[in-house]
Amino acid sequence: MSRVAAIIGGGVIGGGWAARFLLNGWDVRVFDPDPQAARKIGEVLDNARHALPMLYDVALPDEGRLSFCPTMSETVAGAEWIQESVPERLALKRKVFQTIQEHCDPGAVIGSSTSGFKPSELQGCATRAEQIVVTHPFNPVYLLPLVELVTSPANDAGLVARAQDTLTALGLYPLHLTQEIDAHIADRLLEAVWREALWLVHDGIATTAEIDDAIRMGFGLRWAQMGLFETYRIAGGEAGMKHFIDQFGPALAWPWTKLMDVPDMTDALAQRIADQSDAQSGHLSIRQLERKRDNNLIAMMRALRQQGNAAGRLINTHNAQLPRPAAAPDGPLITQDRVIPVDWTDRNGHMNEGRYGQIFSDAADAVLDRIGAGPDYIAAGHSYFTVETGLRFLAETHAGERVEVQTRITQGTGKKLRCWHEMRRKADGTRLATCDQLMIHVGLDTRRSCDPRPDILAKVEALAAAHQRLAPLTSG
Ligand SMILES: NC(=O)C1=CN([C@@H]2O[C@H](COP(=O)(O)OP(=O)(O)OC[C@H]3O[C@@H](n4cnc5c(N)ncnc54)[C@H](O)[C@@H]3O)[C@@H](O)[C@H]2O)C=CC1
Ligand SMILES: C[N+](C)(C)CC(=O)CC(=O)[O-]
Repeated sequence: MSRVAAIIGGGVIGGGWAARFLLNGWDVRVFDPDPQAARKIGEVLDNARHALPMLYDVALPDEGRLSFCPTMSETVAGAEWIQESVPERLALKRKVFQTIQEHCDPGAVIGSSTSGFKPSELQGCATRAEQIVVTHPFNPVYLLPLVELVTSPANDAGLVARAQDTLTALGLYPLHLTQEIDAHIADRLLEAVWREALWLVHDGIATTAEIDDAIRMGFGLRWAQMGLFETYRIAGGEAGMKHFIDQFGPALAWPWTKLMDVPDMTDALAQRIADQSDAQSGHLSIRQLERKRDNNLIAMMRALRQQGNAAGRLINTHNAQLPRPAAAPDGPLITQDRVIPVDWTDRNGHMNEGRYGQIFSDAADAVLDRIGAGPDYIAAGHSYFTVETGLRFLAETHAGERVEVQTRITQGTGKKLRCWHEMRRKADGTRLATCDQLMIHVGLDTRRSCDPRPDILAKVEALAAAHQRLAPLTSG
């Protein structure tokens, strides 16, 4: 049975949470009095469906069911997780928690998306304070992993542990703050940058576009992969962090920043920011900007996956935990079931020919894992090398499409392992490409061909014999 999440408030953030749960297979119920809520969530969901699956090398679970409820009581009844994302007003949030707690399961996690309130403030008028935690996400919630999980002494330890497990299983990174503080950690940092940026516009020193360039051409790139302290450690050179502090610490006392002052947000300043922002990005709709942002985020996080660093390491772990495709026992192997990521496409707007080599190579790895010739076998000094491939491109493949590769072993004798891979579009079964691949068994000490271990060969022969009995291949 599907797990159920209740989303209270389905705006920018509630919509992102709904998408995160749905795409991880949860059923989602939404309560939002805005008559436009279903349309808005639908649009966020379209973006999320386009983006999130591209992060992974295996398909996500089947999407859960989305429903909209007319009352909060129906929304939360029986839900395992309740995520509050109503506007940032303490009185409103407390009232919402009271209604939620009248109708929800006392064991359910109630997470608040609040950007600034402390859990003890939210728990103030609650019937069961122990149930309410802050789970502060980052926009877009369906792509960015960080969730600040902020708890107070009133929280139940078991519930907090469950909250951490659930967030992790959703591919999120719960950063647990056990000391509550206004605006948590990340928003304190963001607010400091935001404050300085407002001053720069207010004082006519920089435009919104120039400030954005100053971030994205430089330190923004550093932050995504090493954060602040690790970056500055390197900036201290061989002498390291201590030297960095000695050198730059005194600068904090110089008038480099406006520190805690905030410019008066007059109508004139607000208009100046809005006009500059229109000049910078007004040619794109919000949904187009979101697509651009999401594609960039996917490409960057996939690059971090390749390096196994920062958010990439987290996504690799989640990727490894996703269920692998299962084949019918008497059918071909299902060696790939995945979505084509945006960084696999080329200037013709379709999957680049080099990536077909990649997907069939990944399919071959799945075959090798299946016969026991995976990483352990390689570590023991044996492997298979590809010596020949014949590729055919039969139809265009585009970013965001889910594809499946079916593989048959067409020769499994001695050193030779020959595979026939077919890649099909999941939505309609269209055959997109085929690959005839010959691999030869090698000894990694000599880098020359040799016979496989008998147990490996026995598995190859058994699979080859089973695949011989399959219905002949069709050209459809
Ligand atoms: N927008 C952002 O970048 C981020 C916002 N947050 C936090 O998320 C929360 C929501 O913010 P946004 O999604 O940006 O606001 P939003 O204005 O986009 O959405 C709020 C939604 O709540 C609905 N709503 C109002 N009263 C309600 C009620 N009584 N019951 C159910 N729904 C109700 C509104 O109709 C609206 O759809 C806030 O606490 C905010 O601090 C957290 C992270 C980032
Ligand atoms: C502007 N904000 C304070 C609502 C931002 C956040 O809370 C997190 C984010 O997504 O930047």
